[in-house]
Amino acid sequence: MNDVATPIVSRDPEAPIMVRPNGDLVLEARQLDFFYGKNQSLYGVDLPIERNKITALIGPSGCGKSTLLRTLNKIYDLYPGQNATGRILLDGKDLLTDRASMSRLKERDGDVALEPANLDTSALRARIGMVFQKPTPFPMSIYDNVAFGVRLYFKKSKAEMDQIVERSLRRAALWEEVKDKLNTSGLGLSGGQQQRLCVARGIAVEPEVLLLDEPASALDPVSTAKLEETLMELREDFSIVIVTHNLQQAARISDYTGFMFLGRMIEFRPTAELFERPQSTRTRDYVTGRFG
Ligand SMILES: Nc1ncnc2c1ncn2[C@@H]1O[C@H](COP(=O)(O)OP(=O)(O)OP(=O)(O)O)[C@@H](O)[C@H]1O
Repeated sequence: MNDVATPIVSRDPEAPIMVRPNGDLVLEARQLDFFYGKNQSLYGVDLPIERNKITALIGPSGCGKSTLLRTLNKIYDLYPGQNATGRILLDGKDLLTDRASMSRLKERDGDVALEPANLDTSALRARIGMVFQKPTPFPMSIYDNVAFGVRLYFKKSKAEMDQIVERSLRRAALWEEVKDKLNTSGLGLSGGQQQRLCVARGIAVEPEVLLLDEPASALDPVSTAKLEETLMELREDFSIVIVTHNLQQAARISDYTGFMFLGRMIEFRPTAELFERPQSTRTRDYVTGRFG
């Protein structure tokens, strides 16, 4: 299985095996540590996210996939006692550090080019959207679900909003199914339709990155296939990070895959390489179903 040599960044056997994308990075975690109170859940995680690609995070239960995803748009900020250190760069600007700690980090790392992003929470959420495991439509009409975030962040006329709602529903491959009942409740849709509604709501504000945490785990195979097709089309306009337990799903739709274990990134590389020629024994055991 290991017959083809692939570039490996470090010769340290304990170091993660990272094959960095050649293209432009929209988002990047560097040496990320995460703490739930005193309990550390991520250890020095690096994660490069290439623009207009799908990046999958896989690994056994409890390895830190969801924690890493929640750290990328700082949703953990809502919960007291949760804290991240390291760097998260959005378009090269750091989301984590304030100006004081930036100068300390620059001194330590000599990484003088980095600037703080200085985004407030709502601006950040508009640029990095999130879709959760269970469909979470708001108790309001299909139209209002999609318009919700847009109304929060932008001023739009009724005609502009109509266009945004239609375009978002079309991109989420839901328009044909709901165009005649936009004013009925989003809660009346099937689970698969509700999840695509959440995708439409997420993309309506035109984020750069869309984070999805096991978005298909509550869906049947037909709805899952539709969602996967939708995500592959959305890649043209957005950069997507998806947490999944479903290895076939990661192999089918993603361009890059990161395998995590016990809070560490073990191996990150183009998806086909990771599945066909894993370099780490742990990755190999996981993708061949020997554990997890
Ligand atoms: N709210 C929390 N408070 C304390 N510890 C937590 C909390 N959420 C997660 N953890 C711990 O952090 C670690 C990583 O959990 P996380 O949910 O990120 O893993 P995961 O890989 O997404 O797992 P799964 O695939 O089962 O969803 C685990 O040890 C978990 O117990």
